[in-house]
Amino acid sequence: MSISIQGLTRRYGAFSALEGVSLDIAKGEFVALLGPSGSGKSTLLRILAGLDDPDQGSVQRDDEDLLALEAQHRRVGLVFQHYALFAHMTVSENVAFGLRVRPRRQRPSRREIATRVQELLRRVQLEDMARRYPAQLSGGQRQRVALARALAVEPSLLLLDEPFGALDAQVRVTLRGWLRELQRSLGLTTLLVTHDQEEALELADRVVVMNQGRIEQIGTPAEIYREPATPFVYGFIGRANRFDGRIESSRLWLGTHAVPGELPATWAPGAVSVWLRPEHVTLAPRSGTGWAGQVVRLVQAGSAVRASLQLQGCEGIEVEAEWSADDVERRALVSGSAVAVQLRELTLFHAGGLRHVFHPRQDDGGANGGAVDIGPWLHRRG
Ligand SMILES: Nc1ncnc2c1ncn2[C@@H]1O[C@H](COP(=O)(O)OP(=O)(O)OP(=O)(O)O)[C@@H](O)[C@H]1O
Repeated sequence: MSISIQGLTRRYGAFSALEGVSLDIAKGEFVALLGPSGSGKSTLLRILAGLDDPDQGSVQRDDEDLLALEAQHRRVGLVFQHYALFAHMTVSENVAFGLRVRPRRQRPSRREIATRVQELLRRVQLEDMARRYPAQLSGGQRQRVALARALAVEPSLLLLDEPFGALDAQVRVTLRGWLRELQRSLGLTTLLVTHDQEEALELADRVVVMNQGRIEQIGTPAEIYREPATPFVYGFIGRANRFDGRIESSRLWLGTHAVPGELPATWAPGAVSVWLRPEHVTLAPRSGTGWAGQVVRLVQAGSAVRASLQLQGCEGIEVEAEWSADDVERRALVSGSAVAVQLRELTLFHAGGLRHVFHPRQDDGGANGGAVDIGPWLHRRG
């Protein structure tokens, strides 16, 4: 079933926990809500589950007004970070709970419940643990029981609030793959709240980035990472460098350097915030090209190396780059080494929400193999 959320607002006094949130979720879609603490993610989930009411807005499930239904009639499966399993019930009793408490006329027979529970435990790969109590399970196993319990009532919407938040990193990664497969095979419309960007980008068909009760951007994981719509999204997702830049005399200035390239003709002179991913700061392939700088620090991060740099003319700012460990070794780079880098793609945000992806002009006839070399066109000011 598809879900259409329109203009949801939830206020506490003068404070808006949610402000005019609209979102359509297609049948079978997996959507992740991502945002900093306090951005309104759980508030949205709680309203959908019927645990809270909005001040304004509507939620349609297909043609049905979801908000008009009592929580127990919404057919919504809910899993929280802290597994609220019943400690005195076995795994199968926990999973059967939602079916056992149904009114007599809607309750399946004992046999049907037993079959359904068995099937669900098979799905979450816990058939062998049916008779155990929650205290006899690992954290990851408990979360799988919680999920089986949520699925028992055949929800038309699955709501997951940091379901793996309390688990260690390795278990999280394993459960992630498992959840994705389960969600796909059942075709469940799912909304996941998470702090963990990797989790959101890996699991979801679309990601909703929230900030201060509002939606900043909705997009596929690739869109959110590659085409952030706002400075907030750029800085929140992945690693990012930020400069205070200026547009002056139809040029982009970073510190005391002008960077050549096409600016939108309509952009007025003034301040721009300039954003740059570490992977877009590459080592210049030939000596005599690139933007001169100095390595401040190198940190090994798996097969990559994170380098902090200072660039000539931008001394007040440390720029973070990401290079392969092989490149760093081949060039014998250490803290203090002189380097030359190329910036490949800068995203500019101008007043009034204008955005422009800026590719510094390349002017070496392609000798750099397509790399952007801004060194020769950096103009000293004054
Ligand atoms: N009952 C309440 N009374 C007052 N303010 C509240 C209440 N419930 C939530 N809030 C506020 O609403 C805002 C949104 O809270 P919410 O729990 O939705 O955030 P969140 O994005 O889920 O955060 P987290 O990731 O930390 O769980 C927060 O600033 C929170 O303090």
